[in-house]
Amino acid sequence: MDAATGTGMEELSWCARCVGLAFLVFSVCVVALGAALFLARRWPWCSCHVCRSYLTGSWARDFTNLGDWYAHLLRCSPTGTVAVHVLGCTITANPANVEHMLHTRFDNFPKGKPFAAVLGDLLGGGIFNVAGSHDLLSRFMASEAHGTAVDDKYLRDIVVSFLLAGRDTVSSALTTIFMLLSKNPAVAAAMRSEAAAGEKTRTSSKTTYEHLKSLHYTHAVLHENMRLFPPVQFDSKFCAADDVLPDGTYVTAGARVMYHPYAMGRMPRIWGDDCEKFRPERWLTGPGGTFVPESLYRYPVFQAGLRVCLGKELAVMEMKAVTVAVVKQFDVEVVGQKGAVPRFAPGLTASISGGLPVRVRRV
Ligand code: HEM
Repeated sequence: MDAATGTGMEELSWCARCVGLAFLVFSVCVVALGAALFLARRWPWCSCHVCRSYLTGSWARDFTNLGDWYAHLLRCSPTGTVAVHVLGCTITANPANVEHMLHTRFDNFPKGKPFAAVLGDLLGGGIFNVAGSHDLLSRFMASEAHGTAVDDKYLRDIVVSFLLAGRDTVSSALTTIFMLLSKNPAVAAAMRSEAAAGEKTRTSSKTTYEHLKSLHYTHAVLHENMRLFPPVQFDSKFCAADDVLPDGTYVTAGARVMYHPYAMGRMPRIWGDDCEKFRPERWLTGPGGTFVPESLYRYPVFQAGLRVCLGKELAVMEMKAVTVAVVKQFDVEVVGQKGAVPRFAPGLTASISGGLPVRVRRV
């Protein structure tokens, strides 16, 4: 073998080795991809029925929205708490757990970074997406105390936050209330009588704050509506350090814990066996049939504890004024989207999918 031929052979075997190696790497990648796809189809990290149902979407065969499915799971759970492992999320409808998160161990359940990351562009440093002492109200109070000016971004955050806090929530509740009144004309008639009875004793025809406050039945109707259709269906917090909830559920640091007002309004163990029924009288258990509020940990429609909704009373008064004004003069009948049953749709604030077409008739 001469020197020239020897070099050629060496070059050939080097090339062959490179091609062989490339083929090997390619084959390993194909096998790895195949294995990953195979494993992905089998979800080996969690094969529990909840995770499977969530990932395959099979829950949608029996339920029209995710909230109804969660409500079903929570009703079946002895503790009123379930885990969706693939989401790293614990969902609870247990009032003791809600009190633990929103009051007893409030500092251990902040809003958390994941929520702020998702909604940061929309809400900025507004009320819904920040925790602890950096929230909008704390900053506002600090700026007042120190006499410091507020900038444009800060004002934008206030406007967006209040629009979201006070507009979409109230309009969501007003939509569902007319949906329920349409199905329950006797309730609308009782509201009408209550408003008329109050008017007889008044000298002015103007609706006053005192008059609205005296409408216990209407107050009950509004609360019963939000029990079944809470404008904020669920609320998430992120656990800061490992914790054990009062029902014994262990939550690790970083885990998402969600309390679910929509499901809580549908728990027989909280509201009794007729929990699915729209029955305003359940709130009228005070002397002479007056309204009695429920603990906010059992009815966290406005959240509860240290960060309870600041617009709660205003929202109820606003809704009362609108509902009474409409009901006194009109019958509102839901006609639906081409005759279809209205579908309650989850979201940051709930709505009726596609809107709620109605026919309005003067009474
Ligand atoms: C039916 C109507 C309403 C419902 C169901 C509702 C519900 C809620 C909920 C669930 C929260 C807690 C959000 C969270 O931290 O995750 C909240 C907070 C808040 N809401 Fe409302 N809300 C309503 C109306 C209003 C109105 C009309 C206003 C004022 C115009 C308002 C002002 C606020 C404010 C300022 C907070 C933040 C409180 C804090 O973080 O300290 N809300 N609301």
